[in-house]
Amino acid sequence: MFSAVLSTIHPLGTLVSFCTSWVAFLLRERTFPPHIPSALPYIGSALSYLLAPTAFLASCQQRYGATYTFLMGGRNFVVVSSTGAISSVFNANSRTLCNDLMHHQMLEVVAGVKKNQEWLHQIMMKLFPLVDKSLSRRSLGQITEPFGRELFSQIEKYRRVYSVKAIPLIHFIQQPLYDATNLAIFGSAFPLDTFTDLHMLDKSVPSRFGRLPFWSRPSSRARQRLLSHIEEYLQPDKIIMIGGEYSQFALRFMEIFEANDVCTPDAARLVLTFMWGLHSNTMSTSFWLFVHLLADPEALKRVRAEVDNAFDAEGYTLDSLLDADPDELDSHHFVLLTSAIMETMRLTALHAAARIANHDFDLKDGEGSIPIKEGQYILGNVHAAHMDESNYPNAHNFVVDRFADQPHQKGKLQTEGHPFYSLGGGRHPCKGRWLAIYQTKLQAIILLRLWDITPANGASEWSIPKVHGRSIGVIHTRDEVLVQLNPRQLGNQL
Ligand code: HEM
Repeated sequence: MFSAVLSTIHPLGTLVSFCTSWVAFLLRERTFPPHIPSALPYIGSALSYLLAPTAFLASCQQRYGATYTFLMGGRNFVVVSSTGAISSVFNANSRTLCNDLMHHQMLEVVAGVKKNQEWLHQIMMKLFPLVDKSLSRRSLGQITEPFGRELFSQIEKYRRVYSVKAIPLIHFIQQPLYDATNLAIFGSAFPLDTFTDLHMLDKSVPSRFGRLPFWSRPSSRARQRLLSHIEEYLQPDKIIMIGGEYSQFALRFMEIFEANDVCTPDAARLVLTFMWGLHSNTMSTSFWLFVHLLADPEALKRVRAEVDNAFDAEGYTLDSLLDADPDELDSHHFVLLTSAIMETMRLTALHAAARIANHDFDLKDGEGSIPIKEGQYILGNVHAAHMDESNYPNAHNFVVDRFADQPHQKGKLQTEGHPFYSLGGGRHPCKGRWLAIYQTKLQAIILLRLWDITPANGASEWSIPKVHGRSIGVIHTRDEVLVQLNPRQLGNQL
């Protein structure tokens, strides 16, 4: 009897399982990518996303896989997290996937542009070829000439306070970088003492992007002060009275403003937006590089040994480094340090700018494809790809030599061959990538050679600061990290 029942169940079971697979397949066809359900018709998942973007995307991925859609404020987002799909997003041309949204958001969030946004966006696009050309590997050396000396002199100012008090790491790392970069890019006419305001504005950017209520007054005031400093800087008559010079790069910017009849307040808003893009990610990378090195004494020891070796055995001197062209620092003598910088970028990048699809198409994803509909927004979840253990074993940890495994090739990013998206890619590589790597590297060399940095108040353990849940683009933190600075005893061996 039992075997008779079994013999009927078996073919029945096969049929049921066959039908179920077909239904699943057909449903998948209809619902791929799967949609994140939400009870709120227009708002959709906006609150969950805006309150904690990275955590929200991670939990969706866990439930629905690497590709899914969600609704946010009437916009339909398709999130892609595999390396194949993210590469396709960066490779797509702007007629298919347009990333104007990011530029508009930057103008609004950073510089407070509400009126004339489209027109200012067009002027911004006219500045891009100049940025592209001036910051290319070949031309960069002309721009960075004053950078090294200024960076060094800004860092040296901390000698006055080092033994007296604990110092916030963010300031020690970011302020010298900020001032030296401004001198190189904008010239000595650019106002000093603006770091605190830019830092304040930068800290508010995740909340501003999220458009959720927050105490915005201090950062709005900081933005206003920055804009009035920049407006003053953009008036050559005033600068002649105060003294100071414009860089060639700044003069070209100003020519573009003049040729397009951009009034000074609008020009200041464009400069502020550019300035934020110039500083924000680089300052963050530099800060997190030191956080990771200080939290990993073995890694710190190895990177410092490489830097010391460059001085003690390879004939580098402080003078030669401060005057070095970025190309000279692209050297096999700093392979481990460069790997540490790229590893920091891998860990800190969150996602690419959302792009809007201008027509229906299939986005290539490895061997398969993802159907995209006109009007959908595509979000490349770079963080997910960088945290995927099959791409990066031990992915959540800082592995100092992760990108030091291949022979050094001048002019190539050390991440070549790895699925690395922190600096964009394809048709959309970051225009400031060579500048960012050079700045971070030179600063790290100076600091590692000249200073010992330890946790303040004698703490022996170093803890990684908490990541701000609303970070976008790259990770932010709200934690102050206090450090004690001690000059290294090097005798005359500089
Ligand atoms: C560590 C520092 C930096 C990181 C991690 C970084 C990251 C990126 C990424 C991921 C993109 C592509 C965005 C996308 O298409 O979705 C990008 C584009 C860009 N970056 Fe950077 N960046 C850095 C430094 C800089 C610097 C110093 C500049 C100098 C001005 C700069 C200027 C630009 C510009 C102009 C674009 C192109 C925007 C566009 O085509 O729409 N970046 N960057």
